[in-house]
Amino acid sequence: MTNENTILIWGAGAIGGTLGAYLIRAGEDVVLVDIVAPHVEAMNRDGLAIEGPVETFRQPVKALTPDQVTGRYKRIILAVKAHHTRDAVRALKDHLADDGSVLSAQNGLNELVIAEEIGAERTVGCFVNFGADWLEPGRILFGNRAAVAVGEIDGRITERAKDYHRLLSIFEPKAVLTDNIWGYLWGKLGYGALLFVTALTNASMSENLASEKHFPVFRRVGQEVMAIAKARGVSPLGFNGFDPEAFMPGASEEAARRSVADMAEFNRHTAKTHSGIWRDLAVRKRKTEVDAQLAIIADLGDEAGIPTPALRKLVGLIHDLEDGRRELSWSTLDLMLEP
Ligand SMILES: NC(=O)C1=CN([C@@H]2O[C@H](COP(=O)(O)OP(=O)(O)OC[C@H]3O[C@@H](n4cnc5c(N)ncnc54)[C@H](OP(=O)(O)O)[C@@H]3O)[C@@H](O)[C@H]2O)C=CC1
Ligand SMILES: CC(C)(CO)C(=O)C(=O)O
Repeated sequence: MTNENTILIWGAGAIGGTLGAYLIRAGEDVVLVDIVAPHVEAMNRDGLAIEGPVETFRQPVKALTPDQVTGRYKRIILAVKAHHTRDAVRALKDHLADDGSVLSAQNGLNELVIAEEIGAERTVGCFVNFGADWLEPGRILFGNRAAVAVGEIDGRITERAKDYHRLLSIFEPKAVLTDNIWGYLWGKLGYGALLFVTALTNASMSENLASEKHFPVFRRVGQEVMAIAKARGVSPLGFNGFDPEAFMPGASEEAARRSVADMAEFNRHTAKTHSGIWRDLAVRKRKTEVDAQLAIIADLGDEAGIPTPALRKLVGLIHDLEDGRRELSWSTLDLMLEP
């Protein structure tokens, strides 16, 4: 039987947990699903603690591991890391109603993978830029508010997109319902590529972005991503300091300088000082989303005949860090200055 009202949030870490706590607090019927059993136990036992400068509260929640989920649902919000998307969608597929949909609250082009698995007609796009860190079972830091957008992947404004927008607006009152979700997703790919650069050192995102010496690296990486977006006919959108036009072919150095400085300024005011990428490398000691987020852009560049030497080099350096061949340091970032 289809469960019309309950929303599953599949992946209840930093992003899924924060969204879930807000929706449940507002009275929505939400079940959190996560593969980390101690996290699920802690949430059921003590509630989910949201901490940090935005708001601090402990929310009673219902949480399950994937094997405990029964029934079929109309709305599932997916919030696993990009490289776990396919496995997660395969696991949730049997619990998705025929006329249900999955909303991707992730970084990357996950909508393409989700659509492959469950059909484009059951896939809804979403973009999130707020900052959160999973601290330990049952505890999440909500570091800062930031842009959120939702939209159908074919650009139509549908009733279900309006419904997801209503839900996301509970969490972020400025959430946007868009007919250009790919514009936001490619904007975030550009923003995210710059964050991968900041993850090469132990300094904060804003310290890295403010490094005059490394400005040419940020500009080159941003330019490669935006050139590919343009070649694919996407109109990338800007947010929270990132200005896609500043990295487009022919844009002035001054424009890129302004955008990188604006990103540094935006990230100076968050309690989440480092990106999720850095956190995976330095704190969680695990693989990052580099292949699912960055290598995929470089592959799309190959398809479009656009060279991506800076992106390829960055992917290689992140792999080196993942595999312990290099250390997080300014000298690792200096390697990006070499041709
Ligand atoms: N954190 C942030 O500030 C932001 C993150 N994002 C994006 O949001 C997405 C989610 O990131 P984030 O919340 O930080 O990641 P987290 O690692 O904090 O949360 C993901 C959770 O999903 C769990 N998980 C993994 N595979 C499955 C599965 N098959 N079924 C159920 N649960 C699973 C993870 O377990 P395990 O840890 O064992 O893998 C983890 O508990 C990413 O694409 C990220 O780039 C976007 C904007 C900001
Ligand atoms: C830093 C942030 C929140 C974007 O602002 C992010 O997307 C990440 O941690 O990867």
